[in-house]
Amino acid sequence: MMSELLPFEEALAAMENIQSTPPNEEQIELNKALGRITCNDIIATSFVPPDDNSAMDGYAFRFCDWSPEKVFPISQRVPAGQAPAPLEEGTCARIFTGANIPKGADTVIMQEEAQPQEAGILFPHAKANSNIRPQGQDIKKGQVIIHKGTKITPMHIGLLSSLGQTKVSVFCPLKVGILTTGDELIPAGNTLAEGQIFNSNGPMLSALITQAGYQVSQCLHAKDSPQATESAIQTLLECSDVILSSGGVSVGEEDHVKTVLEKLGKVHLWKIAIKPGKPLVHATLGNTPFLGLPGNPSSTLVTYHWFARRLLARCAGQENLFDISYPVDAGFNRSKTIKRDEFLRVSISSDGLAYAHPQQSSGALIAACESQGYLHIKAHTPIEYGCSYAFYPFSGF
Ligand SMILES: Nc1nc2c(c(=O)[nH]1)N[C@H]1C(S)=C(S)[C@@H](COP(=O)(O)OP(=O)(O)OC[C@H]3O[C@@H](n4cnc5c(N)ncnc54)[C@H](O)[C@@H]3O)O[C@H]1N2
Ligand code: MOO
Repeated sequence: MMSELLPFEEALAAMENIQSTPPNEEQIELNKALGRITCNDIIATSFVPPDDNSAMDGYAFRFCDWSPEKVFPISQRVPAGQAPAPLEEGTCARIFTGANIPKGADTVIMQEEAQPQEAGILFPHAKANSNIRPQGQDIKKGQVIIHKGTKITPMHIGLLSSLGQTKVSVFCPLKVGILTTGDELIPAGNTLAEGQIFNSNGPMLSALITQAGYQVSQCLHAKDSPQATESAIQTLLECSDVILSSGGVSVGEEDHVKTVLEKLGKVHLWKIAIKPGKPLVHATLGNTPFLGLPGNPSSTLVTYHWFARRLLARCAGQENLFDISYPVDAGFNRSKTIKRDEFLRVSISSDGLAYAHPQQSSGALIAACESQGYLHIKAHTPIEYGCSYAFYPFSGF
């Protein structure tokens, strides 16, 4: 019955409120830190830039020496990387972008605005303090530059390098166990017998976990029996911080995951009001969180994106996991409404409107490959041409 389904927003909140002990901490080389998660606030130990420097190739002088008629003799040349001498009164320094400003100078004029004369340089126009990048313009000493729980991006690596850092303290990578279930499934590379299909969720989950910066502890497959399911889960419990499974969570006699979870631990939620992805199950086995994703490949993908991603981020020590979305107008109508929140795989066309992929079956993965993201249609909501709905680009996941 639909009334048994947990509303989407409630299921999301449940995932966000999960309490978990973060992994151990380690210090690693910065060049290995992409995608890792900081385990403390990082505080700048110096200023960037360390001193005032020139933003332009040009000339530096003291503004109080300047008038539109004044010709400044050049008293020194300051390329980037060299320490300048204090500026001699009434003179200018030839200076280049990134070079430190000589003590006493307070204004830089770019060379295109300078007029060379026999006795020096004339500056018809000047503005005090122009073209100087002050010490600490980018980073102030003592400032928190990266907060605890941040996933390290290439920009963070640049920022830490600008402070001269070569190491960073992070949480150890989360170890995620994967279980796929189903008698009909065989690994790619074999020949299919009648009734069989290839296991696509195992490799897809593995790739999603790797892409997120976590480690796959082990990827196991279990036949549709309570014994095989339990034994595989026990093996994964030995080596994993979190376990994700696919399939075997619906209501059929061949679906054993939920029953085994009830035996081994505590089931917190089962079945949510989303399409695709309804029979999601969340449990804790001892201290190990377990998320059972539905087996239809698009249901696996959608529930990974919305629920597993959150669970894994929390367990890995990451804070502030954002879903990037923006409103996009639908390029089609659908008067029929459903009782679940729906995640249509859509593309944004050159007219700026969102169009649903024609193949929205939860068994079909092609839609996700040929689309750009999800259009979130809330439960009981018709789709009207020109009305806006939240669009979540896949690139945001
Ligand atoms: N009587 C009902 N039947 C079903 C319901 C329901 O409410 N009542 N819900 C349907 C919905 S919605 C979904 S989603 C599926 C989910 O079922 P399970 O999670 O138990 O998944 P399975 O039955 O094991 O498999 C479903 C489907 O996906 C294929 N599959 C499974 N694992 C993989 C894999 N690793 N790689 C590729 N494909 C996989 C499997 O062959 C099935 O075709 O239940 C509906 N049924
Ligand atoms: O939830 Mo199922 O994923 O609708 O097919």
